[in-house]
Amino acid sequence: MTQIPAVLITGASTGIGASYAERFARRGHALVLVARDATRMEALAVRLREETGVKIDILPADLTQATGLATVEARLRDDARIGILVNNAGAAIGGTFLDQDVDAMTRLVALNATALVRLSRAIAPRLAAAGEGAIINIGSVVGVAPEFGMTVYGATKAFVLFLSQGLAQELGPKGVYIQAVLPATTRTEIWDHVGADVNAMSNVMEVGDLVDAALVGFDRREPVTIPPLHDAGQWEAFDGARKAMLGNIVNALPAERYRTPA
Ligand SMILES: NC(=O)C1=CN([C@@H]2O[C@H](COP(=O)(O)OP(=O)(O)OC[C@H]3O[C@@H](n4cnc5c(N)ncnc54)[C@H](OP(=O)(O)O)[C@@H]3O)[C@@H](O)[C@H]2O)C=CC1
Ligand SMILES: CC(=O)[C@H](N)C(=O)O
Repeated sequence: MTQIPAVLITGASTGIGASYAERFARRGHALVLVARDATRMEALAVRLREETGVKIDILPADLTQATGLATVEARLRDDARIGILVNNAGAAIGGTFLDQDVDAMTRLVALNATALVRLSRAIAPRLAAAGEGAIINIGSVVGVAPEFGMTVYGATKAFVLFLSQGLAQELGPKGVYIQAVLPATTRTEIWDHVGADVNAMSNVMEVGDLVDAALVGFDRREPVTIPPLHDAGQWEAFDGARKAMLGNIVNALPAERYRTPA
């Protein structure tokens, strides 16, 4: 791996991914940008090459399609310069579980969950063998908040958190850093796609602030970074309660409350 590793960013044509591209380019990292819209990525690449001088490749791919996934997987497997993967591409769908089209739900799971597994699996063996590198997975606070009423989207984001925590257990000891980033409402086009007006919402974070904060967590090697959560102790208490349960969660006999009278 080169001293300053190249970064492959999915969903890099706009929003959070484009902001990661800008920040990593300014840090001197070469980039591989992945999304469907090649024209937008090329415009971003032209600007960032000019401003930073880094090498930037465009890899157009639809991550819900087998061919698109295969292209990006091959690049992650074969390009030894790439030492950081940012699994950012994602989408949301509006409406309730009863309103949503099941094929749209399936595509959402493919993009927000399956693609992360496949891309992580493509790069992980190389990073583990090198004993270095990082995977950044963009989840959402919705993944710990079923009450927010975005059931399938939130389930994919709960998956992202678990995948990140599991990968950290497995790959951390081999020198690979895994970060889950959980944004809340951030000003990007994702809201246009779900038919919501982000300008009518409160507590909206600007995309540059979100990515700058996420990179503070990255530099600290935090396993889970939640930029909008001001009281870090709340996450520690939440995660601590889960960990405290682990020693009690596997037993041969059902709990007393489930026993039927003899
Ligand atoms: N904005 C917010 O409020 C929040 C966002 N997030 C998460 O952040 C991540 C980025 O979202 P955000 O920047 O807001 O969204 P945007 O809609 O602004 O950007 C999404 C990016 O993903 C790409 N993308 C979408 N579908 C595909 C596909 N099938 N294949 C490849 N690339 C695709 C888009 O590019 P193209 O159309 O060119 O393919 C685009 O670059 C997502 O995972 C989202 O869930 C989490 C919490 C809050
Ligand atoms: C569309 C959303 O709900 C947003 N991406 C979020 O995760 O908060």
